[in-house]
Amino acid sequence: MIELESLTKAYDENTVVDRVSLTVDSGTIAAIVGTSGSGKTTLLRMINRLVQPSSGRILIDGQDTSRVPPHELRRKIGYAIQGHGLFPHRSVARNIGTVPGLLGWDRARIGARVDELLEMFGLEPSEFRDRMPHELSGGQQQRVGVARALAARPNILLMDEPFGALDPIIRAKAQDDLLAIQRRVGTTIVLVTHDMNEAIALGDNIAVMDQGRLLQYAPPKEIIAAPATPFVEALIGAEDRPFRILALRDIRDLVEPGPADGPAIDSASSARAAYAELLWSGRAAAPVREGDRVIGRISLHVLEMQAARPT
Ligand SMILES: Nc1ncnc2c1ncn2[C@@H]1O[C@H](COP(=O)(O)OP(=O)(O)OP(=O)(O)O)[C@@H](O)[C@H]1O
Repeated sequence: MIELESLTKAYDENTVVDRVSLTVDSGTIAAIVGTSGSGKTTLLRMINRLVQPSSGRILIDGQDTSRVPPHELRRKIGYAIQGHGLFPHRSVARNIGTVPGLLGWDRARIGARVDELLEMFGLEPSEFRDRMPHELSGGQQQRVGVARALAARPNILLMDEPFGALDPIIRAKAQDDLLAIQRRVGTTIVLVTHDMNEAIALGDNIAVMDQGRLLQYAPPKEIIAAPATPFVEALIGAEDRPFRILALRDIRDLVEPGPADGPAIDSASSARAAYAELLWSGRAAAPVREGDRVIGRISLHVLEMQAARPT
């Protein structure tokens, strides 16, 4: 668990993070969103003390981090940034093995961990282990960057616009991979993004920042349904609210019995994707499949009920 207590950072007269308090429960993802210059990166970097707080406290599992030497803190906390930050003259394996090496793991253990992570991220170890960063695509570099941050099995992972440089398709895949790995391993993640869609897709809770202040900290559904201020509402985009709500859930538990015509939709599809498909194909309902089996149908009517303001 990470607890920020009235965390503040000022540069001379300029307060860039202003008395921010929030708690990130173990095994959850907090997404920090806000406009440029709102203090997101500064807030994140105070957690691993790349930036020294001016006042306030950070507790990790109840321990005040100001009592832990910064280098020790940084080995315990994974950190992944936009543009991946890989060491250009080190192979993929050496990049990923950096922190385990600093922690004194033996070579065999590091090698096994590198291969395990490469596999987890869909990069065949025999093919990618010895490549240099410039021999990878942008998306592959990004995955290696996140793999490196996870190498020493940190309980906490800080991510600063980790997928910012990726195209939309690779980005969606990277988000899915991260979520799957996070759910499996149970890492606590604090992620900075300026993309509300990304925050909604990944965050168990979303922290909205403006001019150094925390305006709202709540689950995506609550942020969408009850934005705390006009700024939060503007950031969400009021006209997109129904679609954002639909994007939050898959259709599996919205399936009704009965037949429908046309190609089937996968039960793991988001309600938003199913709604788009029905509108696009001009159907009032479509069959839903799980694997090869049709399990029922999804209707426009049911989806429209879901898109309404939560009560
Ligand atoms: N070392 C520094 N010295 C002085 N001012 C700084 C320093 N680092 C950041 N700032 C200022 O603090 C403010 C917040 O910066 P920060 O990088 O935290 O914002 P951000 O929300 O992450 O922005 P972006 O989305 O553009 O990355 C900015 O106005 C920035 O100019």
